[in-house]
Amino acid sequence: MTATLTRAVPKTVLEARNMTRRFGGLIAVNDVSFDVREGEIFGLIGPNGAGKTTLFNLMTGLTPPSSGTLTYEGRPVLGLAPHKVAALGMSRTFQNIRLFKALSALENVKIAQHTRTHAGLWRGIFGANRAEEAQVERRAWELLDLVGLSDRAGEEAGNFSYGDQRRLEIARALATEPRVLLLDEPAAGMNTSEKGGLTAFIREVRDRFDLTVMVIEHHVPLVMNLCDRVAVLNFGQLIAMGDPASVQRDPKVIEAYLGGE
Ligand SMILES: Nc1ncnc2c1ncn2[C@@H]1O[C@H](COP(=O)(O)OP(=O)(O)OP(=O)(O)O)[C@@H](O)[C@H]1O
Repeated sequence: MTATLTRAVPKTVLEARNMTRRFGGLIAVNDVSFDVREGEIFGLIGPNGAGKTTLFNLMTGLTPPSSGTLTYEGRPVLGLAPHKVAALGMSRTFQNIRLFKALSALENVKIAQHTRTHAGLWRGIFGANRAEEAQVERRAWELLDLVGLSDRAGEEAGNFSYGDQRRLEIARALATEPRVLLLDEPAAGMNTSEKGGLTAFIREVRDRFDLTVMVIEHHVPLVMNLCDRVAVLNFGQLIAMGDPASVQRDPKVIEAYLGGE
């Protein structure tokens, strides 16, 4: 008798294989391979200069790869222009916040909605028709509401605290209707109470928008609480990958961090 127990195996959405990026003699990302499963929160940690941001830059079209492949739901990603990566369904935030600081929070989110395609970007700059504009405005309010900033929609983004700027960045990233969200150090610059609320906030965003999330983060307690799996980079190489507790115990990881002190 064969008893079959079927358990839903989450689908792989991102498949990175042998991703490499050289800058002259320096190998910033060295032969990195990993899979990210649908719906998971996948952490990327490692000492300063380990190659984390370069990996995100490769994944989102900001830096061309030296070699390797990345597929998103089977479609090749590496080498595409950033707006094409966004149009595929992958959106990101930046370590150094990239908001239009002199524009209001609402305007920041409205502009982001137009960046899904080049044509959309031109419409964003030169104006869409009234019905489209009303739709864009409605959606921008919804997103601001979701990140808890709708009561400050008219304020200049540059006046916001770090925490609120990072929330606004996430609203902007969500404006392109991604399926994969890449967050580069979302807790950087946040105060303790802002950091405290971030885990629940990222989970809520993941659940509400049915997202897969990749997150680079230095704040170890946050990573350990938030992530389903964690990958560790050191000098461009992937030295460990697994659930947070086993990664934290891994001697190679301990040594990489202690060696970086
Ligand atoms: N455009 C570039 N030209 C030359 N070297 C670069 C470039 N971008 C990154 N690097 C180098 O690649 C290595 C990896 O940098 P990267 O910013 O990806 O690391 P990181 O893990 O994100 O670091 P941090 O945690 O400090 O942000 C570093 O040695 C960095 O100096």
